[in-house]
Amino acid sequence: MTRENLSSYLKRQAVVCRDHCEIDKELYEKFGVKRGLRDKEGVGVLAGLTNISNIQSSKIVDGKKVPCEGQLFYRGYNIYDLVKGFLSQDRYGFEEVTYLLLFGILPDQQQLAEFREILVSGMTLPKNFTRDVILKAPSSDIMNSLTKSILTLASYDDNASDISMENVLRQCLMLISVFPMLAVYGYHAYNHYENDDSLYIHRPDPQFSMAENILRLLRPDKSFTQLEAKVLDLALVLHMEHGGGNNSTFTTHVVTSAGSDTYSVISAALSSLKGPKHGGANIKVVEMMKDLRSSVEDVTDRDQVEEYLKKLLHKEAFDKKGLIYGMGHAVYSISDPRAQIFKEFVQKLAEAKGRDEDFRLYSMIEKLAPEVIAKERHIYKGVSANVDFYSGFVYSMLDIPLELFTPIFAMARIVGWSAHRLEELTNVDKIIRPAYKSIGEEKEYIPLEDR
Ligand SMILES: CC(=O)SCCNC(=O)CCNC(=O)[C@H](O)C(C)(C)COP(=O)(O)OP(=O)(O)OC[C@H]1O[C@@H](n2cnc3c(N)ncnc32)[C@H](O)[C@@H]1OP(=O)(O)O
Ligand SMILES: O=C([O-])CC(=O)C(=O)O
Repeated sequence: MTRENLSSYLKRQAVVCRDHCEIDKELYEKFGVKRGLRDKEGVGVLAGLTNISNIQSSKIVDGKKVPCEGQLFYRGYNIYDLVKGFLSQDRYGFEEVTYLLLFGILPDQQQLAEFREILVSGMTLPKNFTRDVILKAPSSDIMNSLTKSILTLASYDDNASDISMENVLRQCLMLISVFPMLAVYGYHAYNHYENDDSLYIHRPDPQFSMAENILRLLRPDKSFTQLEAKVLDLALVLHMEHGGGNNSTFTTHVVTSAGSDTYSVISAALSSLKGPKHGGANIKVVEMMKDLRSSVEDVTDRDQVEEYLKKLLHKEAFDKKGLIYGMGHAVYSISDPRAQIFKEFVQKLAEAKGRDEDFRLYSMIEKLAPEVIAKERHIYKGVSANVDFYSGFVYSMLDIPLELFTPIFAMARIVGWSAHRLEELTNVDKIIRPAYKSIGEEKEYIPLEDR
């Protein structure tokens, strides 16, 4: 079949697909189906219990549920306190908070030192893995490259499908350690073979924290400043975990409940995270801001920026999907605490990097977008900037390439996925299987020659 014939076939058959896929929106209401597994107020259906984290976006006042500033707790500890704890003592937080999320308790000094050693000793790939897997068939989509590497790592594991606690913990710790290498080397391969840039593969340094090592692997001369590493470390901590219901963690629960191995579960979670409505939003935010700069004459003019935001909602600008990326959240309404914590550091970094003007534009949009969305959309609860709004801006200030923005999210969220996989395996020996009501009618079979 020629390319033209195939394309006209697809055009024709896509209409047939659509005609047989479409379901009357009113039927969802009629049969009480909670679209997106959410009720009319946007609240998710209860699908499980967890000890790992807690997200609060409302409180009860005089017996009534009212929206409040967002709060996030990891294993019972407020994210503000955790961040203050390691920052005030000038420590890196990734290793400590990973320990907390996986084991449920804050480590003492000895436990932390031992855990750091476990993580750094795991920062090694099987012999020739970089050459035989990562450097082969490079792609600009580093999330896909990461997924390919994870699935291939299964064939290097003699005990890949053993789902005992010890074995899954071993696999999770190993994956947490190697994620940065898989992603950064994947980027270097793409940058060399597709962009004709120099190829370099640096080894991690066992003396360094996870955040320092990510920058070391990435930079041609392995150098970075303390401020850069500290901001990246904070970003990792803020992205690590967000309850059982977010799309990629729920995917982790679903695939774990089928009895699958760790490599398959984490690959599935990665495939969810890359979506532009989830972790992939950090790339979209930066691309959207670039489009805004090229479309708006004076980006300091509130009215002109507002006009652009309206065009986004009317599907007349950028990717024409009707979304303002980095805004809104399935649970938070008034604020996402991660964006709030991040903002202070973003401002500091922007000053240090001479990007104050960009910071002012981000701040203007942070205020304007919720107003514009509230005017144009049917909103049950408030909309505010989410964690992805500032993260892409931060990564661009750290000279991290766009292709690595979502993979950096993944380097952090693998911790939450691991904790939830272990929790699902421990508690729920039941395959997740919700119901779909069939609205199709039964038909009598028609022999081929009579159709
Ligand atoms: C790490 C993370 O995953 S954070 C989220 C990252 N994603 C983004 O930044 C993408 C942009 N944001 C969005 O697409 C959404 O806000 C989501 C997917 C995050 C949450 O969506 P929902 O749970 O449907 O949000 P909510 O129930 O508050 O939405 C209510 C209405 O506001 C609209 N809305 C919410 N956020 C936005 C937005 N950023 N741009 C335009 N409209 C929006 C919704 O489309 C919905 O309108 P509708 O009822 O006409 O369909
Ligand atoms: O909770 C959600 O739905 C999305 C989110 O913010 C996250 O996964 O960090």
